Amino acid sequence: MKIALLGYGKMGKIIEQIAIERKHEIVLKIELTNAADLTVENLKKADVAIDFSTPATVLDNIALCFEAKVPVIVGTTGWYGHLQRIKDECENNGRTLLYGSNFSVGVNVFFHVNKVLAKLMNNYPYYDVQVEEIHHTQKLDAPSGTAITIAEGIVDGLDTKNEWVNVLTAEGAPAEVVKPEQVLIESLRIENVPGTHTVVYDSEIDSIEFKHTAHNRNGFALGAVLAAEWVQGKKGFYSVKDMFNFSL
Ligand SMILES: NC(=O)C1=CN([C@@H]2O[C@H](COP(=O)(O)OP(=O)(O)OC[C@H]3O[C@@H](n4cnc5c(N)ncnc54)[C@H](OP(=O)(O)O)[C@@H]3O)[C@@H](O)[C@H]2O)C=CC1
Ligand SMILES: O=C(O)C1=N[C@H](C(=O)O)C[C@H](O)C1
Repeated sequence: MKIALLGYGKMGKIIEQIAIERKHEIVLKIELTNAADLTVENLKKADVAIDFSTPATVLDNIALCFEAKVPVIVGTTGWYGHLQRIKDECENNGRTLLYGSNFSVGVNVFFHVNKVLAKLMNNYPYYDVQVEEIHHTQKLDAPSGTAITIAEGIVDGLDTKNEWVNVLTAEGAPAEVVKPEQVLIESLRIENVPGTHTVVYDSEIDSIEFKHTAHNRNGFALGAVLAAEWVQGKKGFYSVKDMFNFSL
């Protein structure tokens, strides 16, 4: 496959390595300094685009991919308020987009089990739940896209919760007071952390902690390349969940 990389930062560079190992060819690499090369004409040279750029640039990049009629895999987070519009555009105009807040297998297993756990915990209302996420200090968005997906899974499954709220906090800060119907997402920024997510169910008696720790970015990058392979020949709007089959 010929791949256009939209965003050539921490993720873009690892995706390039994995794509080459899997015998793909990188035909376009876009970062801030050569953003003028991101044209419909150049995009048409690719079979697929993979966007790991910034919350500020991702929507323009998606629009260009749609104009070039190139399927696009979107790993960039921090734009999910626009999801419905992008989904409609995709479906109304026959475009192809697959997005995911997290492309790693481990986190997608975590998403699935998190939903099952939330449903189970309806039987034990004396536990309250909270989500914690830790990322490196260069991260532009808070909460992480992954934490949003986790919190949405809890809101879907747990009858007592109907929305999430976010607090970007310093290590050791006092716990925030939230409304009983809200899921608190606590965001911490610590140097060099690739991504750690924990769901905590807490009661007076005990705590249950469910945690995913990324040791590096390789799982995210491999998942994005697998998504680019998976989407070939498909049309429409997909999430990374469509790529995995977790039925037992
Ligand atoms: N879904 C998932 O599994 C994962 C998602 N992410 C998300 O991916 C995104 C990128 O993460 P990361 O690689 O760590 O971030 P980086 O800051 O390392 O990289 C972002 C890149 O985007 C480039 N850029 C700036 N403007 C444009 C533009 N107009 N078009 C294309 N690229 C542009 C930057 O260029 P320059 O360096 O010149 O400024 C940089 O190369 C984030 O939103 C992050 O949350 C991250 C990991 C996993
Ligand atoms: O910015 C990052 O680094 C990451 N972003 C994604 C997110 O916002 O969830 C995925 C991963 O946790 C790393």
